[in-house]
Amino acid sequence: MDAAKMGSDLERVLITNDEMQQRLKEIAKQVDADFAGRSILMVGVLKGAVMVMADLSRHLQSDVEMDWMAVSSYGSGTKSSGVVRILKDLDSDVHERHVLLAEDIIDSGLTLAWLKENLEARGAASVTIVTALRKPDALKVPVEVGYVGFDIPNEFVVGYGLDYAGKYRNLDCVGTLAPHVYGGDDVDE
Ligand SMILES: O=P(O)(O)OC[C@H]1O[C@H](OP(=O)(O)OP(=O)(O)O)[C@H](O)[C@@H]1O
Ligand code: HPA
Repeated sequence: MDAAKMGSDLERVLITNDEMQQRLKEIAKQVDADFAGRSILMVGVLKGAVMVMADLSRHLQSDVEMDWMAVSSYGSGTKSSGVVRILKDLDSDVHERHVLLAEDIIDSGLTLAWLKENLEARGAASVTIVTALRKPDALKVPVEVGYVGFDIPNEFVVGYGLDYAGKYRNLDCVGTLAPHVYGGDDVDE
C-alpha cells in the first residue's frame, strides 16, 4: 500500500520507500564487509521485521540463513509494557553462530536489549543488531546497535512492518497517523 491510498489517515510521511531501500543497500554493503568470510544467521523478530529481513537480505552478498522469533511487549496499544514474552522461539541453535538480529524499530529499547542478552546467553559467537528505525529520545535502556537505518522523532509511526492495532504494516513508507485514527482514546497496553 502506498501513502496516497491511506488518504487522511496518514498525517506525515517520515521516510519514503525509496529512502529506506537506498539506506538498506548501504547497510548491506557494510554488513558484507564486516562479516566477510563468515556465514550469517539472520534472526528476524516477528512480525514487524518481515520487511527489513526481506529487503536487507536480498541486498546482501554474504551467505545468509534466516530464522524467526516472535516476542511481544506491546499488545495492541502504543506503549511498551516492558514485559517481553517469547511467543515463538528459534528453530536453530545459535551456539557459536554470528547472529544478525533484525528489527523494524528500537523504541524504548526494552525488546532488543532483552533479546540480545537472551541470544548471547545461548552461546552465540556474536550478536549484532540491525534496525530500520530508532527513536533516540524514547530509549529507556542502552542498546548497542550495529546498524541503524534512520533515527526518527519520538512519535508513534506505522508502515514498513510497523502496525497500529494490526493494521498498516503493508504501507510501503514510514509515517505518522492522523489523530482521528486513534479515535481519541489513549490506548495504552
Ligand atoms: O524498543 P521497544 O520499545 O521494545 O519496541 C520495539 C518493539 O516493538 C515492536 O514490536 P511489537 O511488540 O509491537 O510486535 P510486532 O512486531 O508483532 O508488531 C517492534 O517490532 C519491536 O519488536
Ligand atoms: O512507533 C511505533 N509504531 C508501531 N509499533 C511500535 N513498536 C514500538 N514502537 C512502535
